[in-house]
Amino acid sequence: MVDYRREGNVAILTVNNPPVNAISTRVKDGIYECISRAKNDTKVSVIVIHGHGKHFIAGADIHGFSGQRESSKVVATLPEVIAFMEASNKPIVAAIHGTALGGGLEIAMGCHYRIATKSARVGQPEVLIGILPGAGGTQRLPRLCGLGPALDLISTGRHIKAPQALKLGIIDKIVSDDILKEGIAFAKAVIDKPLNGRRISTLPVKDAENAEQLISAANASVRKRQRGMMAPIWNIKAVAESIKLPFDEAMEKEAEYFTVLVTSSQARALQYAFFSERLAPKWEVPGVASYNTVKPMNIKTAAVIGAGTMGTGIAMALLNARIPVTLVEQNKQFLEKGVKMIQDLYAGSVRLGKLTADQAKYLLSNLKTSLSYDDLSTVDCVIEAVYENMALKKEIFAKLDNACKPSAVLCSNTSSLDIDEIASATKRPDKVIGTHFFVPAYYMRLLENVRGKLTSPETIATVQSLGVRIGKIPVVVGNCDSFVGNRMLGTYTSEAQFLLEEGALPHEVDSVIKDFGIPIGAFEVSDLSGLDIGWRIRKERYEKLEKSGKKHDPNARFINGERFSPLGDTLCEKGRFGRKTGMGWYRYEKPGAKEPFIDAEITTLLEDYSKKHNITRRKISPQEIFERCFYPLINEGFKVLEDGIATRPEDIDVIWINGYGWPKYTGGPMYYANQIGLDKIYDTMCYYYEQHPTSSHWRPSALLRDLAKQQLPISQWGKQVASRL
Ligand SMILES: CCCCCCCC/C=C\C=C\CC(=O)SCCNC(=O)CCNC(=O)[C@H](O)C(C)(C)COP(=O)(O)OP(=O)(O)OC[C@H]1O[C@@H](n2cnc3c(N)ncnc32)[C@H](O)[C@@H]1OP(=O)(O)O
Repeated sequence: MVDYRREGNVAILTVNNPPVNAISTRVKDGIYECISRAKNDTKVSVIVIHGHGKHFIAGADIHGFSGQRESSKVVATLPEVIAFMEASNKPIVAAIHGTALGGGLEIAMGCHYRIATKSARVGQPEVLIGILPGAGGTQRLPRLCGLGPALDLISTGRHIKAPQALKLGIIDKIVSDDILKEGIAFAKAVIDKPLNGRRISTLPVKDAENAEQLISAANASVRKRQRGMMAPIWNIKAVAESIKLPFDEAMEKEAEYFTVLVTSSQARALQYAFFSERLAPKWEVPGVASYNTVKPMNIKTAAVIGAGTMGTGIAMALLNARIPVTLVEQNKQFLEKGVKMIQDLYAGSVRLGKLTADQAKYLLSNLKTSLSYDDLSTVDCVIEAVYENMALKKEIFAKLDNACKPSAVLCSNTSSLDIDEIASATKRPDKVIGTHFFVPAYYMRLLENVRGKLTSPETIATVQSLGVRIGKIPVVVGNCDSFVGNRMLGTYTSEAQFLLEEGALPHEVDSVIKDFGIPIGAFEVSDLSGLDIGWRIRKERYEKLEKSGKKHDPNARFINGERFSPLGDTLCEKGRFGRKTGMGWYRYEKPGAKEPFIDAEITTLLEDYSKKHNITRRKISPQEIFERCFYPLINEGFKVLEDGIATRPEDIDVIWINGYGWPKYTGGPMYYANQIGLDKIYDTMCYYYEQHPTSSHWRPSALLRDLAKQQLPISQWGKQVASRL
């Protein structure tokens, strides 16, 4: 795990624990033993520590925080090992490449010097997995780079690149990519330099005089940006101790706060989410194929059909990954509007310093435009992103099938439509797949890849690998109405509207949702995306119903015996489309304004509605609102597993965290359900089903019932699901 060798008077410690040199107990023990050996070796004058492979050290092994910890051969804890390194009379140089994160940066700060390659990144991302830097990071970083930057890095968990780390004083020098050679050369040059000023724990905290202001600004930022998370607060509290207490006493506080966090349910949930996100690309369709049995096709060029918000966002996601894109529209005006949208967004990135003008120019140089499918004969992959209309999508896919080479993969960015029906318009259904992006597509990390009945494993592998390449978290799901995310969402939005019928007001429902940690309420989000979108889809459904001989009554509260709320349609008929018209479930100062106000007109509309339908309005408790919004959603997650639409609970959680703003610190709806207790969820579902028998989303899932009895850990649910399919 840690190799020791000597080159002349330089001891070289190589940490070797693939894939990221995480600090396991054996790595920690290995570092301690090698440092002891170097200290005792009279031929050694200086020590270099570096990492084998792609990273220096990416932090403590996250498995160790909740799982079984290996027993240690040496008694010293990581903070003690680092103190031992810092106390060494022989200089120690950290030679950093790849990343030095978490415990990795803490080890580097226990060294007397830090050098790094230009592309190296450093950071204290512990907060993102619900803990804090427990090996002196909260105390050494403010001494090294100042209180303000340390508070920022530790409370947000963001990584910074070597040039910024150099500016902040976290590293001493940027060197060439031959990191070991550079480390040895640097070490030789510092052999005789005094170490006194190099032991970070002995230095004063920089910016201490501004502590009060910096700490209150950090807390204010956490309240705004990381609402509901306990780790950022404790991280700030730990850093603040560096101002109040001598180093050793502050270290005791750090250990105390670390224990609070590491045993918290938020930390466990965030660590579960960390591994779930890394599991998602490793798709598996039980009995069919999996990521390690199939090779993806290499996508060198792509096309996007439709230059609206979605299409341009997808084009940018591809361009950002250096994939040349042909953007296709039906007329010049739409095409020009789309290109302008892309140009403006890149110009914005340049203004914000996220891109240089040259980078933006290069990305745009990979964008071609066309009004004809004839220009798509050589592309490897096409992503259709026109509005949700089956007839239109089928027409496009038939044309693409004729225009594109036989090996090209044809993707539809549908959020709800039947992939098999879309594929039926082609002679290559094996190459057709759904790629459901989320708005804005260049930013949102989720990519829901929907396999049809005939989609080939190679096509699944290709879009999964493309997803990773463009920086997304790709999740494979099966084909059903609205797939995983929107199918579960449907239960939540329906129930939110039923609550309005029975006595709640939009802001009351939204505040329960936001208190739980979802950043935006159900009605706020409906106003933001526009009520007319759902209305258009529903009108298509009503037309279909009418064609099948069933008359649709606009006031009907039931469709095919299933409870339904016409409230959304009523609002649309009044021109209340949401923010864009200045009124929806809320009122806005003017069309396009962002701040929602409670609207007395809506309150009256709801009261009249309830009266008309003989519903006695009542005060609905926050607990009931919570259960009625979230329990059917969770139950639908179990039904999705039961139907084989998702194969693992982790995938559902990744979808909800990354596509719908579910608070990561609860792990996602499936993990959260397990925390609440599946038996409790099941019993509550049964209770409400009795009260609302005309809402099938209250029918408890059989899988939920069985898992509630079995009490299996969540990691075993996937296997249980596979065995039932
Ligand atoms: C009495 C009281 C005493 C108190 C004692 C306190 C003692 C505590 C002391 C110290 C505590 C330190 C806390 C930490 O250090 S926590 C860890 C901090 N580090 C991180 O959070 C980094 C997480 N990793 C990443 O950000 C990325 O993985 C990155 C390193 C940037 C690489 O990214 P990428 O190239 O995209 O690769 P993947 O993310 O897919 O990762 C590749 C595989 O590596 C696994 N991995 C990554 N990091 C870790 C880790 N820290 N621990 C375990 N495993 C890790 C990841 O799961 C992938 O695995 P697989 O291929 O199987 O999917």
